[in-house]
Amino acid sequence: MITKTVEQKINYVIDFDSTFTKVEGLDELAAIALKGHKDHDKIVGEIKAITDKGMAGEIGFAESLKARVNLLPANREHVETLIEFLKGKISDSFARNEAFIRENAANIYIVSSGFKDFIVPVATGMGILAENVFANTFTYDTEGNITGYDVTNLLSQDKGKVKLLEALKFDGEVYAIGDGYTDYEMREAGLATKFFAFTENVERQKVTDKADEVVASFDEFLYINGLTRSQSYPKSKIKVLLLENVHPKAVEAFKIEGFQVELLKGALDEEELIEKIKGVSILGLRSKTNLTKRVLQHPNASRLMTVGAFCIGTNQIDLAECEKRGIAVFNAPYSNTRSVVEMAIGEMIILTRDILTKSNKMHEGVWDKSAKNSYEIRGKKLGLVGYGSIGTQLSVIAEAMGMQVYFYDAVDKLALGNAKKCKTLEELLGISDFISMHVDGRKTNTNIIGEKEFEMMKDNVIFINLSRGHVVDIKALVNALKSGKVWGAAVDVFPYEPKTNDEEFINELRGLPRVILTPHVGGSTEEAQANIGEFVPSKLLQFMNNGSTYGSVNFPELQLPALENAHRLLHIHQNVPGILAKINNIFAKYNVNIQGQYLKTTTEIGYVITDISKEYADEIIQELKGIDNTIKFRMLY
Ligand SMILES: NC(=O)C1=CN([C@@H]2O[C@H](COP(=O)(O)OP(=O)(O)OC[C@H]3O[C@@H](n4cnc5c(N)ncnc54)[C@H](O)[C@@H]3O)[C@@H](O)[C@H]2O)C=CC1
Ligand SMILES: O=C(O)C(=O)COP(=O)(O)O
Repeated sequence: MITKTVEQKINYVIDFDSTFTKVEGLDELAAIALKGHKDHDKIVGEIKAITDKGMAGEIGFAESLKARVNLLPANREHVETLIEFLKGKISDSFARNEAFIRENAANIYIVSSGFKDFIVPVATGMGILAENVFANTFTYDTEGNITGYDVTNLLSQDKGKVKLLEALKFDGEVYAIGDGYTDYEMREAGLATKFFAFTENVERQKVTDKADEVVASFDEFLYINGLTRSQSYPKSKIKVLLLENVHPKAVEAFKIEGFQVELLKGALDEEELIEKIKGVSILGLRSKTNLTKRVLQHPNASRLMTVGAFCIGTNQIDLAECEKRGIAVFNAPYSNTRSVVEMAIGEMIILTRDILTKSNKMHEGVWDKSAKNSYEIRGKKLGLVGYGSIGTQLSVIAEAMGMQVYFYDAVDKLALGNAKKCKTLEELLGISDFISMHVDGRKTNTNIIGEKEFEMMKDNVIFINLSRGHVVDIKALVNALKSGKVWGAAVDVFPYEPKTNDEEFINELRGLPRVILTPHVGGSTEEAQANIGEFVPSKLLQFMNNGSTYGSVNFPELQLPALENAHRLLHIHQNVPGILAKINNIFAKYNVNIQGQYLKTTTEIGYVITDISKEYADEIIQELKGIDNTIKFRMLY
């Protein structure tokens, strides 16, 4: 139903370099021809600089072309290599819309100041007709070396594209799409009806300033013009904001799909987040950015559809408010479990062998060989507060190292191996030589370990907190360390943590002996971060592309089949009686053929997905959106 019936013929005039393909063909040819050449970098740099000047309109095209080809020691073999290279460099959004190109091939033209020698094989591979490619051609000597180009070709001249279009005399409208000033010149001369500045690969202000529309992808061009396309809504218009330096794999995953991605190194405070969340549909954060009710209620957050916690803990996110607003939240529940466990084991050994003290002394030149204050972990009692993913994995590994494991969990958990369940926290605290915190960060866990709890512990206990900072009363820990109740401690998480690596860490634990302080790095290993960088985007993309909510921490979970030959309508509503009936009444009223329907609810919201045949009346969408208690509605195909 999105397909526009084109009353007047539209001719699509598409630029090749940095538009149809991601790169500049001539620059790449230079790089290929100069591979291994002693002046490689210098010549490539010179050619690139000339290309940029030309594209920005700073020097005339003819001058730029002549200078570049003169610098080029290329031959036919290099051109063949270039063709293969360029076939892999088709701009993602053109590659996604090959079907549109093939269906409309009669009206699609490549008009380029590049060379047919490499453009024709690449463009025809995507369905463009060879006779619709307008570009220059190289001249070669008998040995196949490029000697120059056809100087009579209009496209080798200044304003070449304008001259060519004048000569072609297109019938109907002409939509020009390109990244360069010469593409705009066709519009300036009145030969193109509209100029679309294409910014998927490069963005030049001098060009975008002149454009009728700026399009970040070919999908966006097709969307604006109501044409058949691969994405129901162009992803280049959807903003992804990734915070706290999530792994580059995550950035890549969103970029490949064509989203507009912004990555920030640090966390944001509430005010900063309110500012940055404007227009954002997908938000990625880690443990330090609080997504509060205030942020979510702000009009700037109105486009937010889904949130990824690139970590395990989700206490920093107001999950209930997200749910109420139809925002699905995902996390990576297991990807850094092992990293935390390994760190806890390492820290227990470091502390019980008093390695910190010994190492510090050695750095001061003191050789103090002695077994005093140095113990094995074997046979000692490890008390785990929280017996979830991390607690249980630590339980198994600690036991394998000969420890006796005790645990206390707020809910009834089955013991693994020979671990022993404690009925109360007090029981666990009184029995353990080592206490390691592995509860989640829910608010009610604030200060669950304070003065009273430290008092209940054995003397000389070793205390570890790798869970959340607010779980332990820091003052009480400091006192317990100073009094000798706690022999040593390892703390990775703090009630307040610096937002970026540039901020000073201020905490009363600083400077105390036998205290390992780490900057919340329990889950920060290369392995864990890479896993998270793949896992969380895969969840967010499944939700965006298909509607699946499997693994969501706040949403009705639905694992949906792939969409086949149908349109998928996703309706999120407050869970009040009768919504499904209202949805289906609308389908019945318009005689819509339902291909599949899925419903799941929580006490708060309902999520109905309906796959329908592609032919239906536009009014249906408005009516579905208009149902009382609708929170969010979207459509996929
Ligand atoms: N330092 C770091 O870099 C990392 C820290 N973490 C933190 O570790 C926490 C635990 O992770 P997982 O084991 O994967 O979570 P989980 O949800 O599998 O386990 C948490 C367990 O704690 C229990 N619990 C909650 N409150 C309790 C209380 N007051 N008393 C006793 N038990 C209680 C729960 O019932 C649950 O069994 C995360 O929520 C996160 O805050 C997680 C990964 C890395
Ligand atoms: O996974 C968690 O919950 C963590 O605490 C790790 O947080 P981070 O991603 O290092 O900010």
